Amino acid sequence: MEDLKKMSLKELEDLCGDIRSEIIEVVCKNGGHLGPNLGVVELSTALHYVYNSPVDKIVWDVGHQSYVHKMLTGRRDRFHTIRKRGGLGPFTDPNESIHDQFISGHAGSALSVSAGLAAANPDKNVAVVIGDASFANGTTLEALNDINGKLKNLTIIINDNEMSIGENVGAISGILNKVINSSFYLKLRKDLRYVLSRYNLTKPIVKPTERVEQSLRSIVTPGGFFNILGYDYIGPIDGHNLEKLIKILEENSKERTRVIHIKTKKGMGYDPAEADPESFHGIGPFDKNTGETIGKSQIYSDVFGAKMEEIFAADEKTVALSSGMIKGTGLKNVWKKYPERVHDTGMTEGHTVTFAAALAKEGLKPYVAIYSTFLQRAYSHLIHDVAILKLPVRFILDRAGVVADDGKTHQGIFDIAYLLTIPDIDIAAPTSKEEFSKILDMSLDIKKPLAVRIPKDTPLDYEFPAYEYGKWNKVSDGSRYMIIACGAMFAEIMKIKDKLDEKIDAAIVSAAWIRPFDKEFINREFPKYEKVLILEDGIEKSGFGTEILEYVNDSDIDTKIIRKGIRQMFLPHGKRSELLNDENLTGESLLEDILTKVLGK
Ligand SMILES: Cc1ncc(C[n+]2csc(CCOP(=O)(O)OP(=O)(O)O)c2C)c(N)n1
Ligand SMILES: CC(=O)[C@@H](O)[C@H](O)COP(=O)(O)O
Ligand SMILES: [Mg+2]
Repeated sequence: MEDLKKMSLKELEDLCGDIRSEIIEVVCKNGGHLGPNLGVVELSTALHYVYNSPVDKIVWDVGHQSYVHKMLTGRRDRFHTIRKRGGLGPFTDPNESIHDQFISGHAGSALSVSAGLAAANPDKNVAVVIGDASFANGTTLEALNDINGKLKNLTIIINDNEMSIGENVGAISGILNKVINSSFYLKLRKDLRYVLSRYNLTKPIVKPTERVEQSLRSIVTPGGFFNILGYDYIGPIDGHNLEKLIKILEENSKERTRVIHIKTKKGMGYDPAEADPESFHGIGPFDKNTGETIGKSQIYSDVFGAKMEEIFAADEKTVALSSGMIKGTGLKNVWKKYPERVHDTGMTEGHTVTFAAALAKEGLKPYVAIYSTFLQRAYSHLIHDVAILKLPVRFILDRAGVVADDGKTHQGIFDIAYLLTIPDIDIAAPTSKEEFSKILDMSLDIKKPLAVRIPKDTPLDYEFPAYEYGKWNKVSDGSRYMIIACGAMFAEIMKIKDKLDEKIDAAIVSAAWIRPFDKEFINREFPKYEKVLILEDGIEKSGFGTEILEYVNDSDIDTKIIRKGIRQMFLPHGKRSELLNDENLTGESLLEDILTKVLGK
């Protein structure tokens, strides 16, 4: 581990240069959050120079910008393994290092975490780094309100690069950017004093004048905003000036919680990332010389985006909502074309869901494009504001099932289970590109909530003879066994179908509908088979298979139901194929496991 305290400023600056090159070198091979990390090289170095981690505690919101922190805390030699299976994780995790104070991945939790750490350790310093977009998250704002400047050992650093993944949105980012240069502010103040003195009012109304000045500050500066909330505010500071950062961090008034507002550049030091920070926020492997990504293919989100363009053109009541994930969910072109009908609410999942519910109540047709993992943040809103009133909100649950690279916090494996517990929400998991498109057509005129879960994967091209709401499709016959493949599992079963046919006499069924599931099909077909295996890419416990098992158990059908999904655990990071393989859900491992489960071998 580097002993930063022994280094001169020049040596520290050289270290920053080396770290930058190393990050680019590794991320161009592994993929990762390049832009956010290049932006915090100096900040991370200054923090580790000033603070004595892990005694002092450094906390990162989202944690996608913690690569430099990892390199400076004994993990530099393993940095080349980042995001690889068994390698360093994508975000912070106390199981990976004692320097990682908490789990991270979802925005907004870091300030609450830091409040807890600071309150529990009044004699220790706590520093938390929060991005300008994450700062507007509801949980951050709740913590800001609660802390109220009272935690003297807490320093809040706002890393303001004026970007979320894409353009930052909303009033808080507006306040952060309302940084007046002092000459503008001083002139306003001089003018005010001049007007008052002209009318000989300065003396009798000194207090009111001060108040007017204060209000003026609060209107035009982020400093005023934080002062009113009870915090000391310092900034804005050039976040790439190492010397200055160290100096500011070393000063510690200990009067109130400090907010240090720093300005950084996403992608700093790598031209393609500086030029296109949105693409380089989180990127797959790319050519270091040109910045061009390698091996990109169409995914379900692209199909969604293209279909929404059609749907928006055909029906002017359709609207779309995204919590800061316009590009990732495929909505970029629709947003450009129909800016007034696509709402980017920032990272505000709870608000987004309730906002959509009200739009639906008023007769609009909302599509909430949201990652499966982030909908967890809005679970109560889903029940309270959408399901109870049965409002026809369409949820496009992207990154459903097994998610590559982002690890435990980003897996979309709980949604079937958590949605099935809520009454009145229908759930679809298209098994092919064509079927997804047809389900989106059907979604236009629904009368109740519908969640459509799609993986981050290339969709299978497969046409079924018919598409009906709530109906499954049998694609091949068998006599003893039947395999029901839900959503993304249909593509996996089709990849091994020939080998499977050589070993086992099983009918194959594509099941895109989880709720309503195809009762008519079950009643008609299941009694013909000895065993039916239900395949899904969500947790096995309380999932689709369990739902079918319960139905069959409560009926007169004697067929044995076998469930096969993901173990109830937090899946780590790795490639999608590696993780599916670990769960025996792809290729040879799937084949072997089916044979074992069905034939009992
Ligand atoms: C609750 C939640 N919603 C959405 C995301 C997806 N997401 C990850 S980083 C990010 C943007 C973060 O912007 P900012 O906080 O300004 O940090 P920066 O990347 O600019 O450093 C988003 C939308 C998330 N991680 N958590
Ligand atoms: C940190 C975070 O939550 C996002 O940046 C996420 O990693 C994006 O995932 P995709 O790259 O799949 O859009
Ligand atoms: Mg930002």
